[in-house]
Amino acid sequence: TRSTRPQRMLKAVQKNATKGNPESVISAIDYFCKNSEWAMNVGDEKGSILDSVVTEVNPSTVLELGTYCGYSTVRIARLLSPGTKLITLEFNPAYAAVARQIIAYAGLQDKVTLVEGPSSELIPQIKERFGITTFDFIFLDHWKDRYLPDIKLFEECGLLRKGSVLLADNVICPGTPEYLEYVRNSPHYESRYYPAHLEYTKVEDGLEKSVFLG
Ligand SMILES: CNc1ncnc2c1ncn2[C@@H]1O[C@H](/C=C/CNC(=O)c2cc(-c3ccc(F)cc3)cc(O)c2O)[C@H](F)[C@H]1O
Ligand SMILES: [Mg+2]
Repeated sequence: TRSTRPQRMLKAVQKNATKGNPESVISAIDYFCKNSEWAMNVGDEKGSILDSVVTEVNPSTVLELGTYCGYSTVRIARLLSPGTKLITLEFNPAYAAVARQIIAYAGLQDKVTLVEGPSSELIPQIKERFGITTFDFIFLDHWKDRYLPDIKLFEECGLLRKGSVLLADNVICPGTPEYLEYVRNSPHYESRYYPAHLEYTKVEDGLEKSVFLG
């Protein structure tokens, strides 16, 4: 049967990147998406903004919602301090399988815990399963209509602390209107928009950074 786009992306990484070199994995995926097949990775432009926020926060505890093929997982994990691990949630087993291989190709498997399952089930389990009290940094890039319910779940589960940073992809395209309205109007968040473009296109998109105020 025909291969899937994530499988073709993995092949492009194995062909064009250098094993153990995260930068080359990132470049190989961006090259594939610009020259072969578009895919919904955060991409290089928004990825640079993600890099700068991760570097600024220098988090000890990190959560990503929506691994997909692991592109942003590699971008984040390559910047973490030694000994720091990130947890990434992905409920599609086929995507998770590709992501594991791309993360491993980058040599970052020891810095990543990929958990297969839906965020709504996993978020309430995180404290006891991973011994995490709160997250310093959370990257949201899963189904857009789940951003709002999931940050409410973070609040209910006590997973945020004063200063926790949430960074959300696609707040313009495809768009997350309810989420934006909430974080921009809630007294519990300080929010800022980083304008950019939809990955590999000229369409407007951007990232919203929201700091939890307690
Ligand atoms: C709901 N809970 C979940 N738990 C665990 N894994 C999940 C959950 N929900 C989804 N996943 C997992 O997270 C991923 C979902 C990513 C969704 N991303 C997008 O749709 C998305 C779409 C565009 C886009 C823009 C313009 C256009 F013309 C076409 C597409 C651009 C983007 O950057 C995106 O991120 C994965 F697929 C799914 O299994
Ligand atoms: Mg996205």
